[in-house]
Amino acid sequence: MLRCLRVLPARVTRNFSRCCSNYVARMRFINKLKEDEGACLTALESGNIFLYHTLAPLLRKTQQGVFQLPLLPFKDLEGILNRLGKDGSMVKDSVLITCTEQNRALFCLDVGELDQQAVEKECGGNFVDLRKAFFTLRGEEAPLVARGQALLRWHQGNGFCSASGKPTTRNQAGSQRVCHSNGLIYYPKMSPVIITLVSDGKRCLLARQASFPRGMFSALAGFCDMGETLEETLRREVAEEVGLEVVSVRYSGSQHWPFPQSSFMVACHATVSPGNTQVDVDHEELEEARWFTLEEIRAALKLRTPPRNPRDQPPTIWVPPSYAIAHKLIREWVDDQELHYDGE
Ligand SMILES: NC(=O)c1ccc[n+]([C@@H]2O[C@H](COP(=O)([O-])OP(=O)(O)OC[C@H]3O[C@@H](n4cnc5c(N)ncnc54)[C@H](O)[C@@H]3O)[C@@H](O)[C@H]2O)c1
Ligand SMILES: [Mg+2]
Repeated sequence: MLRCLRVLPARVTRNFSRCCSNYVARMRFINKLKEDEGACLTALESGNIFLYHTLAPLLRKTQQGVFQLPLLPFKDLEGILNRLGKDGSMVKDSVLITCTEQNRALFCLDVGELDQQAVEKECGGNFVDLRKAFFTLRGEEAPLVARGQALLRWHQGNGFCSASGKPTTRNQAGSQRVCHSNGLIYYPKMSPVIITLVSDGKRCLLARQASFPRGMFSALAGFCDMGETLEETLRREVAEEVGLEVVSVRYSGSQHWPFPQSSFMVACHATVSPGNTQVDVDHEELEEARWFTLEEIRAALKLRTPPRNPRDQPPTIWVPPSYAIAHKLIREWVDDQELHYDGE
């Protein structure tokens, strides 16, 4: 992540201040925490922890009405757990997320075995659905909350070795699990997905699945098959879903997408030749796919929130919000078109 993390209240520990004064040192420090159990425990004891309850993150609303991710120091969380009748050492089950620019390690913990309302009262916040948290939090906190949930979900689903059936054990950082009966090591997984905005030079192609909210159209997306390159996935998905053959591909960016499970979204622009634009939709996958003009896309981008789409009227077209990489692709396409027309 190139963008800086928000400045968090810092009690910079003396040990870390010298070695983590810049990005390279910080990344090496995080890597050390994944490998050194003692160092990770020390970092946890001077670090901050954010909470989930059965994978729903805890948010707190400030007096200004802004939602934040409350960060609890190790000792405070230990005290809260003790007051709720739990062994405070449960804090040690926290999973490493990152290290802030103030050299403070950041962890997360799922307290799903505790009474939800009692924790909310103690912490002065509410556990909310991840989707709501992702929409509500400010930019830099949203990826953190998604990453935390993805890691906790992975641990919850990988407690047993799929080869031996025996329990697996996690390391202190929570960056891997091991089956001691056969030595197999498991690492957290994301499924690679290609997402592509297809253009014919003047128009772009958007599609919707039947499960999308009414009126919402997005770029084409699809999971990579085993052994495929990203380019092969892109060509195949476009052919399968809309019956078109792509002639060029340009990389745009990537994003971890936590819904419904961890996907690694790789976003690309693609073109088809102007003579090959007849869409043939696979209705098993998509409800609709069609070409949109620059004016139509500009109008869709102007809608900041999903429009009210009464059932008895044709829906207003809208596109995914700014935190979705589909939005970035669509905005880039508009910028490219405007540049192109300005130059003509
Ligand atoms: N962030 C964004 O802007 C954005 C936009 C669009 C889609 N997405 C995400 O992209 C993902 C893929 O899109 P899609 O649904 O069109 O994919 P898709 O076209 O590959 O169709 C989904 C189907 O693929 C199969 N599949 C193959 N490998 C799979 C795997 N590893 N996990 C789950 N299913 C697998 C399943 O049968 C599933 O029903 C979705 O999870 C969606 O949430 C994100
Ligand atoms: Mg798809």
